[in-house]
Amino acid sequence: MTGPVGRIRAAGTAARAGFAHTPRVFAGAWLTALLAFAGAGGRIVVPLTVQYALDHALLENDGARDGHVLPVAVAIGAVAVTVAGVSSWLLNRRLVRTAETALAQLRERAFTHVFILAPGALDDRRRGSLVSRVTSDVDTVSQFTQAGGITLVTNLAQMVTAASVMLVYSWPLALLVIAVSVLAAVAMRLTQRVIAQRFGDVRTAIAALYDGISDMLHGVEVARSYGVTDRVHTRVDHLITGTERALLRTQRPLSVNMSLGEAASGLITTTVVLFGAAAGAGYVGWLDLTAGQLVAFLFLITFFVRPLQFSVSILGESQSAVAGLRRVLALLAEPSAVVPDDVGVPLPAGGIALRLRGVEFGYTEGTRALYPVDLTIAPHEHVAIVGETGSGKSTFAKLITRQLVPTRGVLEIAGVDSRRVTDTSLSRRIAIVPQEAFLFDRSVAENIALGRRGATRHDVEDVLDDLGLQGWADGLLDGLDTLAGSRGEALSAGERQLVALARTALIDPDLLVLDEATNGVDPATDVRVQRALAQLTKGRTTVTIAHRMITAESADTVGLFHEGRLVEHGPHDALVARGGRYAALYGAWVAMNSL
Ligand SMILES: Nc1ncnc2c1ncn2[C@@H]1O[C@H](COP(=O)(O)OP(=O)(O)OP(=O)(O)O)[C@@H](O)[C@H]1O
Repeated sequence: MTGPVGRIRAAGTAARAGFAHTPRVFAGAWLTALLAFAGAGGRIVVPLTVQYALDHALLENDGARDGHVLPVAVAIGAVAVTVAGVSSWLLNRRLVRTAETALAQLRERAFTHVFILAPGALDDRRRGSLVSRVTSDVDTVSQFTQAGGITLVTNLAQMVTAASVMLVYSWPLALLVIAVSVLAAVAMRLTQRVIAQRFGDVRTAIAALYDGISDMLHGVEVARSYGVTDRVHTRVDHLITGTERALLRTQRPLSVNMSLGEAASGLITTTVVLFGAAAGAGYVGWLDLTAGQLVAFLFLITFFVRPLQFSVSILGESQSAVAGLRRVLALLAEPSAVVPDDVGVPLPAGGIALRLRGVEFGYTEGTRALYPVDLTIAPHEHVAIVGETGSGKSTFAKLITRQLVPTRGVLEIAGVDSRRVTDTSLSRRIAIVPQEAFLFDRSVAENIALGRRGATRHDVEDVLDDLGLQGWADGLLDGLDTLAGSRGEALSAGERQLVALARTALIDPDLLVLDEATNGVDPATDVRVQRALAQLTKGRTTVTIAHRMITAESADTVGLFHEGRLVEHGPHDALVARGGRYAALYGAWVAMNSL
């Protein structure tokens, strides 16, 4: 869509889509319009009373002067000013409230929508830009409405009223004023094409800055430990300078825009005064205005031209708000990855079997992280998945927990196509224990209780008892009330794992996917972790991404991934006896441990 009309239409489309998400915005629209016209009408009565006073009192010769004219004009003017003031105040209050309620609603929807996006949409790279959509993008819309967007309503009402009265005074002069104003407005709109483009660049630069800062904050410790903070700084500095430059580039077209408005206003006023003077001297036959009417007309020009200029420049700034609004709407338009209960199929009760037939996966079009995998895992079987880094183990784990869906092939969970399993079923029957458990900044008890909706303190204690972890919990500084700190950083890595295991036990899943931690924990904690794991995996289908051969040794079967392919699968002993890739890996481990 090109040209000013196309752009206004695009802005209208964005606004309409925004309104669809914020239906409350139109509540009582009639009252808003009434207040807008009452305000505009009140203001426009003032020049009319001035004209009345000038023509019927001040400029009349003494004989024709009516003593009531002035007091009547002053009284009407006072009432009109009061009506205008009160209406404007009520209107502004109403508009600000409506706009802010609508924006809060939009922010809420955007935030809620984040929860139903596909897990892949929430990777670290995108987290920063999601934050910017829910925060700064909505803020730009809010700033726009606060800075004048809402006065568009008032301005429009005032322009319509002023133009109507001007047409009554002198339609040819009024048409001249309207024509020049419209030409100036069109010129201003043209400069706004540049403004819009540059505000688009600003939004992109700000989103990149958010991404960069979010990335940096995640990696601040790592950068510090490697002594490369200057490199991280340079990257963020570069993004900050980029944002500054993008913002400065909006200033020139904005100034041109304002100057155009000033020039047009001066031109119109001068032209009308010249015509008025010429008419007074008898040079312009078609113009018949009294002195009072000419003065009133000049007032009306201001009432028409100023709001027009203001509206056009506000429309220019609206580009930033429209860009922000579009980005929020784009987020809301992202498809939901949730399979609701009324559409999907729940997992049947009992142990969970997995069946993969020709399952492939690629993170991007044309690439493949996993080549066709055929594998069957029986209910209650414990499978250890091994392989070098980047061989596809995590991708496999994400597929069987439906964090990813196969690009090709069929993956059945308990006989149901993974794409059709309901989210409720997935969260109740399948649990994943990642290498690094995420803990919220709450107590240990609360973090564990997250495993099951409505879990009580008693349930938490029972689960810790089952896993043999009650003694450990009692030994914490404040027992179960110990605070985990931001992202669980007030606990050690081993303690975070124990909390994660207890949380998982509370879910009581039928399929357990464990990503074995690679960072070492002290021997005492390791014994606790292993004991809790043995208890946790009992009677459940378990898939462990094993980083320790001892885990593979004790599993029912082992699957070995190599460069995205499942190259070997079977019981540990059989694979060792076969003398293939797994046997070599195991042999190397045994040799290293016997040193
Ligand atoms: N989000 C992603 N986007 C693009 N490619 C990815 C993504 N995640 C993983 N990959 C690629 O897919 C391949 C398999 O990665 P995967 O994480 O499954 O390996 P892995 O065996 O689990 O490795 P590790 O043991 O190091 O965790 C790798 O080549 C990796 O670079």
